[in-house]
Amino acid sequence: MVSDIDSNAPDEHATQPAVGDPGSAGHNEAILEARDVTVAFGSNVVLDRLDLTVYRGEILGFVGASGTGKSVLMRSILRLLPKQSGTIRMLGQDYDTIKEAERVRLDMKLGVLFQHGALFSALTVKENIQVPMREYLDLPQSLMDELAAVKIDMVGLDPSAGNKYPSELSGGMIKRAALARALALDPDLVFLDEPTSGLDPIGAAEFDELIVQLRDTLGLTVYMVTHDLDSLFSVCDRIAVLGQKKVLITGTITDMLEFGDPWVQSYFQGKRARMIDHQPSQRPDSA
Ligand SMILES: Nc1ncnc2c1ncn2[C@@H]1O[C@H](COP(=O)(O)OP(=O)(O)OP(=O)(O)O)[C@@H](O)[C@H]1O
Repeated sequence: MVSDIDSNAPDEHATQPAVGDPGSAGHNEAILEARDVTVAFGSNVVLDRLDLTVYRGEILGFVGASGTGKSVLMRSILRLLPKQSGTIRMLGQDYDTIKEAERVRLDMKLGVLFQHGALFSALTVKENIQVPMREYLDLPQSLMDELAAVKIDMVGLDPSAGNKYPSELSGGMIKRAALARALALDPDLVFLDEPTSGLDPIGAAEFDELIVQLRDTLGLTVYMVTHDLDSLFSVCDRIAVLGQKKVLITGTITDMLEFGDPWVQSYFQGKRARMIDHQPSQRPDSA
């Protein structure tokens, strides 16, 4: 049966932790809670009373067929698109009801990597990373330079990349630079929109490793929209599937493999998926 409820939500009616519940690994603080979220463009209802919970410290992979509304949901969560109804709480706060100063503080806890990097082409990598610092902080240039150098190192770029313009970078370097900018303000929660798209398999695997490493060292929570089966199988603690305008299921790869929905079955058990080792990652802190 298709469930439109986030099976891992900390539901007051639930008595048993669901399979794949990160709570069982200690990550039981909801960092993002979407409840009854509806988003429509005129008569085109894209998301209909959707529920989703993301827990602190997890890497959540978000999948769904093309056009189901993955980007719409991410943009609604980030307040780039209005929702018709429902609530979205992040770090325990509801953007719709908090005061402006708290809203700014909350914004600073979020980092975003858009699909194509979305770096400012007229700025160097270092200057791109400093954009959020300039927007939200009042720091001397020397300190911003030091911080940008730290972020560049953190994402595995050579220090020389700092003075390069986006047009001088490879696709993989652009993704890393964009990730460095997303990390500029030391966020708690980062949103990655198809971070490995356009990368060759080696570059994609390296980027996946970087995401896990950053989660492990910085305690980040990662919300990752992806079509990349390798990423889903190797780095995601849980996966959420969008379909029929709702989250159909959230859970581990094992949960996906056992779920009866035809699209989920063909996605996770199709020819391409079968070429990947079906064993979920065995990191000690994965859910
Ligand atoms: N600004 C907009 N105005 C009107 N309709 C929109 C707008 N943005 C998205 N849509 C519609 O919302 C639906 C979902 O689009 P969305 O881009 O979220 O899909 P997606 O799941 O991210 O797809 P993909 O995997 O192909 O990127 C589509 O029908 C799209 O046409």
